[in-house]
Amino acid sequence: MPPERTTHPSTRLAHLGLGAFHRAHQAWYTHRANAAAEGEDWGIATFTGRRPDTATALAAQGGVYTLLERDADGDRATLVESIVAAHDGGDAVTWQAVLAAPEVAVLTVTITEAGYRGAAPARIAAGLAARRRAGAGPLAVVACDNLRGNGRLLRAAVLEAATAADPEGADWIREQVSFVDTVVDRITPATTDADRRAVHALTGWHDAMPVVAEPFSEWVLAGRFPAGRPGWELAGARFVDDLEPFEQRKLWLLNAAHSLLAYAGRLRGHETVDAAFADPALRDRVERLWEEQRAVIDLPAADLDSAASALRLRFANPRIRHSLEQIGRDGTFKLAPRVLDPLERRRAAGLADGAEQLRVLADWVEYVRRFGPTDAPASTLETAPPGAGAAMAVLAAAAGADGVGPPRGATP
Ligand SMILES: NC(=O)c1ccc[n+]([C@@H]2O[C@H](COP(=O)([O-])OP(=O)(O)OC[C@H]3O[C@@H](n4cnc5c(N)ncnc54)[C@H](O)[C@@H]3O)[C@@H](O)[C@H]2O)c1
Ligand SMILES: O=P(O)(O)OC[C@@H](O)[C@@H](O)[C@H](O)[C@H](O)CO
Repeated sequence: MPPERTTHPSTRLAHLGLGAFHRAHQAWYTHRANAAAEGEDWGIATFTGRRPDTATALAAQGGVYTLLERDADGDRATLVESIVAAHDGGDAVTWQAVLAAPEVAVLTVTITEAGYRGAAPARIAAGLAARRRAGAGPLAVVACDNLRGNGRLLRAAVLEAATAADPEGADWIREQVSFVDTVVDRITPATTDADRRAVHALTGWHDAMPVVAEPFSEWVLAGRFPAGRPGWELAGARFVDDLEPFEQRKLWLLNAAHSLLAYAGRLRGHETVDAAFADPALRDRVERLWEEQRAVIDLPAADLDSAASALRLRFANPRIRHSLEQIGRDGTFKLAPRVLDPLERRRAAGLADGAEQLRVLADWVEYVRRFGPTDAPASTLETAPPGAGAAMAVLAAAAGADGVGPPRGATP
């Protein structure tokens, strides 16, 4: 039996993309914000992005689950109570009913980088059309995927889908819906059976849906919340006017290094981030990549030094078994914001292309040739010549190919 809930928040948030990260991040911030302030009462109706299984399993235990914060020395378990309903994202009737409820003020989204080009934007547009028909008022949509200008990218994709369905509906979205850009950070690997056993040993509960994450967490947000929001700042979130330096720091240091470790690491036989980062040759390469990338990040050197120091410890955490295979998926949608963007910024600043930047792109080509593509545009790399050139061609062709705009920073 799941533990008894101590709180029963009402449904005032919706989420699309019920995965590990949503449970380790947005749901945890909401849980802590509710706990930190008297009268805070924000519950989440969460929807899966593609398959129903996660929703079925979470609903079977009343939405509660264990977050295991795992550092190098041990585990700390928290029962997270902010999710009040979990639904199959394919259930269009419930999806539209939740978004049409006036009490629902915010929709958060984690649909992966590739998801911005799939069916999810049309699903969001359909939910917003239901809200408009119900006269339920404005809403904030908060994009939480690893993309620069994620809110602006999502807005463009949703508006494109809405315009195709009903131009008046698109006008309503322009007037009533705010798309919030965010930087999200918390290393959250896919949960394993060993993690479930660890949760049982620690709590005595057979939790089918625990999630394991590092203790570190960051959420920086820029945008309006026209219908209100939880007091996420009470849980450590920051609200800023200019997100760009935070995006650069996160994507160009952490995520770019992750991609390097994923492609070069698996090619050298490693399976997890900590193992790849313990390989001296790869660690040197990460340090050199950071030097190339940080040269074009708009933050003081001291901030970048402390971010890099923290990353060295975070990547080395031997108890977070973060799969390189998971990180290496969908390179077409990840490498532009992580590596091509800063490479272009170096060019704009009159600097030479970084040797490590080019090498990560070349590694991706080699990786696809060895392990096969995980996204459609990358399939051309299977027969491409070695080197960064073919990678750059794939990234350039994918940029804007679907009218949504480049997969990295977009214009408003
Ligand atoms: N895991 C992390 O460490 C982490 C950290 C920061 C940000 N993120 C962001 O969160 C995203 C999800 O990560 P996760 O760990 O929760 O993964 P996950 O595999 O546990 O869950 C992914 C969720 O996204 C949905 N989804 C997948 N592809 C989709 C698509 N094409 N369209 C719509 N929905 C889709 C899935 O159905 C699922 O609900 C990442 O892609 C990334 O952008 C993850
Ligand atoms: O989640 P993805 O697939 O965008 O990328 C894999 C990792 O690089 C990423 O999840 C990081 O762990 C995360 O961004 C840390 O905050």
